[in-house]
Amino acid sequence: MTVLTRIEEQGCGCGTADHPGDLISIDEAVAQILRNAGHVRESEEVALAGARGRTLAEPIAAIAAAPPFDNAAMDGFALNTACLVGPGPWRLPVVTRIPAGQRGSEPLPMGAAAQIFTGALMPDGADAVVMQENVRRTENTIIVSHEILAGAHVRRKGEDMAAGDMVVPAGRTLTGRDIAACAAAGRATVCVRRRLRVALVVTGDEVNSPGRTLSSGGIWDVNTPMLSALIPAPEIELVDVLGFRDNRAALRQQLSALADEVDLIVTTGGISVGEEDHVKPALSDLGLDMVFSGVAIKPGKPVSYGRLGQAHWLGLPGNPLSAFVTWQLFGTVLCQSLAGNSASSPDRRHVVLSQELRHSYGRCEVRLAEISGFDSTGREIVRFDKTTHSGRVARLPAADGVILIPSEVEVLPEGALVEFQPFRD
Ligand SMILES: Nc1nc2c(c(=O)[nH]1)N[C@H]1C(S)=C(S)[C@@H](COP(=O)(O)OP(=O)(O)OC[C@H]3O[C@@H](n4cnc5c(N)ncnc54)[C@H](O)[C@@H]3O)O[C@H]1N2
Ligand code: MOO
Repeated sequence: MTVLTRIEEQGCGCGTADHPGDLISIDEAVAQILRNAGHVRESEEVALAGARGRTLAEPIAAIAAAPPFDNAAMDGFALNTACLVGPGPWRLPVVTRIPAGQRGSEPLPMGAAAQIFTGALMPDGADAVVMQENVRRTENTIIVSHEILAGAHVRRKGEDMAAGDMVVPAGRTLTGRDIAACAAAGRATVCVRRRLRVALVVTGDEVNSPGRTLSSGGIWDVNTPMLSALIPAPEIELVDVLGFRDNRAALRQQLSALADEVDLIVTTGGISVGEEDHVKPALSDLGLDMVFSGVAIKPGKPVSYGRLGQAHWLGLPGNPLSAFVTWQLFGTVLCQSLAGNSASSPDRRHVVLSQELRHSYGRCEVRLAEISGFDSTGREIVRFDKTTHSGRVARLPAADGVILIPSEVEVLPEGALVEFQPFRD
């Protein structure tokens, strides 16, 4: 496959194109979220074993050296290599036995060996371990027939961590790998940011809960199950899931109550320009401080973000694919930032197009794509849909993420590089 074009610009390119009205680019929207979303102040101490996915509020330093003492890396015999002089083989008496966990042992006399087990404390006077498979053993002696280097099969005190070494920085969302390092650093608990409190509000007179009989003019509610599944995480508690009718006064009352209870209100629907779109008017009545209202993105153009008192508001469009994509692009970044994660920028990489791509000049399009393999130089190849339909979700299960098609692009050849953002399930 020949690569013809490289897109040099970072981000989606929306910012450089003439898009309608006051719409901002995807990257500008992410930047505005990061500028406006501080993190929750409160923190709590939690057991290390239950801390996966929580965001570290304080750095973790090693309480003591790891390993805490010189110890054997193999089952075998500890000896001092200085006694292996002249031509071998060498016969050494086995004078003691040191299992792992034994507190200490007598110093090893020069010319003698100690039977030792993996993890056991090295005796003073020994500088190497020879594996049991590499000696001949008689009842109480061993015969060593090849040279042993000083330090062989010995794990040195502090070779993994010195006391006081920084092991995991603050602001990191803890993984199983971090937890392993914290445990080796001697920590039983860690100080993490408290969980975010999030409310989901799904609006629309036409939406029907799955499982009921579909009303005339009604559609199945996709956004409630979809976002109820996507939002919760170890650092995020979905405290309320509410369905509201398209009524400004009722919305005003409920949103006002929620703003006092949660850190973030996520709404879907009701944010476009129609007379039945009541979310923005209701929030405006309540004194919403709008940060942005609309992004030059397809799908998801009406996505909006603002502050309502102490709470944050993210307005996702009603169309389910638009809601899914805008949650992936903006909601995840907002939550990571609020949770105190210091690495909350989007996770993107360049991939190679499997075929020619066509796009209508205008908004930056985020089109469903799946990684289909690798080219001869090891770069990932993506297959992608021909078009984007904001109300269709049947293709979502096969998609691994989206490709970002810059607004000014009309055709890209097979082999061109484009940005790809993977979905977080
Ligand atoms: N005159 C204009 N009309 C529209 C514009 C525009 O710029 N001018 N923008 C269009 C775009 S783009 C989008 S996206 C939608 C977004 O509108 P809203 O966020 O106000 O969403 P609704 O109107 O409430 O719903 C849109 C669509 O999605 C369906 N929907 C809503 N909720 C659900 C749900 N929970 N599950 C499944 N489907 C849902 C709803 O029935 C509508 O079909 O506005 C365009 N209009
Ligand atoms: O921006 Mo809308 O989400 O295309 O349908």
